[in-house]
Order: sequence, then C-alpha cells, then structure tokens
Amino acid sequence: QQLQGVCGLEWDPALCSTSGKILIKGGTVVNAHHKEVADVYIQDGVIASVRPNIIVSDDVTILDATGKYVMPGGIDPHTHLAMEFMGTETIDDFFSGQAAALAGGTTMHIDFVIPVNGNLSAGFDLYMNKAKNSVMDYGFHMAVTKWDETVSEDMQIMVNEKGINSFKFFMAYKGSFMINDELLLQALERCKKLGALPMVHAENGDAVAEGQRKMIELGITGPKGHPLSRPPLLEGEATARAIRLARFVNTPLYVVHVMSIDATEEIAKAKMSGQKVIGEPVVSGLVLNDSWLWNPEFATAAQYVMSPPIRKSGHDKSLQAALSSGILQLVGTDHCTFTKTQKALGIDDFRKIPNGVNGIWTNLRYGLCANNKH
Ligand SMILES: NC(=O)NCCC(=O)O
Ligand SMILES: [Zn+2]
Repeated sequence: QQLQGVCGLEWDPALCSTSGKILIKGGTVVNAHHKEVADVYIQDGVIASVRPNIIVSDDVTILDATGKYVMPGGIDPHTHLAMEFMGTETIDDFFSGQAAALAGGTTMHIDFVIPVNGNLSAGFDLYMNKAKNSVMDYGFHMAVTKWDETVSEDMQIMVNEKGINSFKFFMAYKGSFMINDELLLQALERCKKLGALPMVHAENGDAVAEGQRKMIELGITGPKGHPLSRPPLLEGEATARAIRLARFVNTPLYVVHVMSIDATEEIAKAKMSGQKVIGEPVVSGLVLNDSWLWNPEFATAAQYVMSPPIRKSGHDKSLQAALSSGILQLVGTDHCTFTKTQKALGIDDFRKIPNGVNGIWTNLRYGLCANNKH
C-alpha cells in the first residue's frame, strides 16, 4: 500500500521493506500547495520527512522515483459498488472495486447507500455489511428514494450517529428512484436544518420518460435511443431547477455527474451570482463522446450507456475547461459496472440496459489529465 502513490512503479514483493523503513527517492512530490523534486522517507507506514537528498542507513529500502510523480492517494467521491439497480447488481463489489481503485492510485472512495424499500437505516445496515470486505478507506453518501416522516427522522440519525452528511436526490429514473419537486423541496429544507449537503442527479425524469416513449414508437430500440431520448436540454433544465430550489431554500447544492455544457452553464451562472453550488464532472464525461453509443455492435454500445448520457464531442472539452477554471470542482467516476450479459438485459429495449460505466481504476490519471492545472 505504501507504493500506491508512486505512479508507474510496478509492485514487486522484493521491494517490501523488512526494517519498516522506505525512501522514495528523486520523484516530483506533489502536495496541495506546490510540487518539488524531493525524497520521501517513510518509517513504519508514516511519512517522517520530505526534502531533497535525504541520506539513509543501509537497512532502508530505496525506491527510485526519478521522473515520476509522488503524490497522496486520490479520492473518488462517486462510486456504486455492489449496488442493486435496474433488476441486477453491479459486478464490482467492495473488494474488486477497491482493488481496481488502489491499482490506479485512488486510496479512498465515497459510495452511495441505496435505501431498502426507501428505508435509510436498513440501507445503511446493508451497506455496512457489503463493505465488510473493504481493503481501503471508504465513506458513504446516502440516496433518498422516497419521502415520509420516517425518512426525515432517519436522516437525522444518519447525520448524528452514522457519519453520513450528504444526501442524493434523483430527479430522474421515473417509477423507481425519482422524487418530484414537492418532495425535493422538503428534502432540501431538511438538509438545511441538519446542516447536511443535498446532492442531485439532475435530469427531467418526466421528459426523459416521454423521450423514451417516442424513441420506442419510432422503432429505435437500440443503445442510440438512450442519448436521443435524454438530450442535454433535459439535464440543463433539471440543473437550473435544482439550483433555483436550493436558492429558494438558501442551502448549498452538489450536482453529481455534470455531463453537458447546458448543465455547466447553469452552474456557472449560479456561482457568478454568489450561490454555493458544487459541480462534479465524471471521468467518462470528461474524456469520452457519444460516438460509442452509435456503434452497430450492441455489446460495445451498451457498455457506454449511463445517465445522464455521454454527450456529443465538444461537451467533453467544455467540461475539462470548466474543471480547469474552477466552475466545476472535483472529479468522480460514477463507477457502476455491469457485464455484457447484464447489459444484454436491454438487448431489445434500450430502457432496460442497466445504466453505468466503469472508471474507478482511472480516476486519478484521467482526472489529472482532464484538469490542465496539474
Ligand atoms: N449514472 C449511472 O448511469 N448509473 C449509476 C446510477 C446513477 O448515479 O445515476
Ligand atoms: Zn452515480
């Protein structure tokens, strides 16, 4: 684990230190405030010193990091491990997903607890159990998929007793996770009262359902029906609505997986007016475009089905620019993986393709590449 932050160093058991002392030599050490060429001396798993040209005794294992970056592990703020969704369960559990994360230099992630039949406490217990086989640090946001007094009370328990203080509300997935504006408004009020951070999946779920119906009516049943039925317009509309409701309630807002110029513009406008809005692009949106969804092979195209959809070329570059300039703040992956067999649940109807793409392994490197500030 001590090697996680050294990009490009292959794991070799011979590199294990018997003395508990390691010197990572000559790399470019990156911290929040600056980067410098320096050595990192580690004793019993704790960084004891960071400075150039550290001289050590013979019992210290030396790793040559010349020409490489040495940096703290990354944090992926948006994952879905072992999540039951769209009639199946994501193939990566907490062990395999975290193993991939560690291989890519991510050393902490925040997953979303999905309530059990709307019940938050039952969802929390379920996820604590799912996370038992963890091999790295993790935290939880919590999705809220229905609204009543018990949910409202359970939110307080989550904040006060369980360490969860960010709650995600779905403005899409009509008929399953979606909540309407009336409930969203109450939920925002509740978050404000608890000092918790509300998060939104921002797409107009009613309009998406209508778009999907139209595609099927036109005989478009394959994966391309997915982006065609839920254009950027619907993401922009829902983002604007959520921002205005948050402003009405006077609470901060976190918009997850910002995928389009339309949504980015709404966030930029809100920030310019002084509102506290956090925008999270994801790796797939930053580095891919929708051409994959037009691939004639179902299995290939279906791999890229996620919501909001991966957009046309141009949105990716705009998201990168917004990240570099601070309009968008942090990069997640929305890691939510399904096998080809699972994706084939939607072979005859794109609405049944389990939504989600991979990424947990790539977060640090693509997140850094997409952000020109590094
Ligand atoms: N994004 C996606 O398609 N799958 C994961 C669930 C969600 O975050 O909406
Ligand atoms: Zn997600």
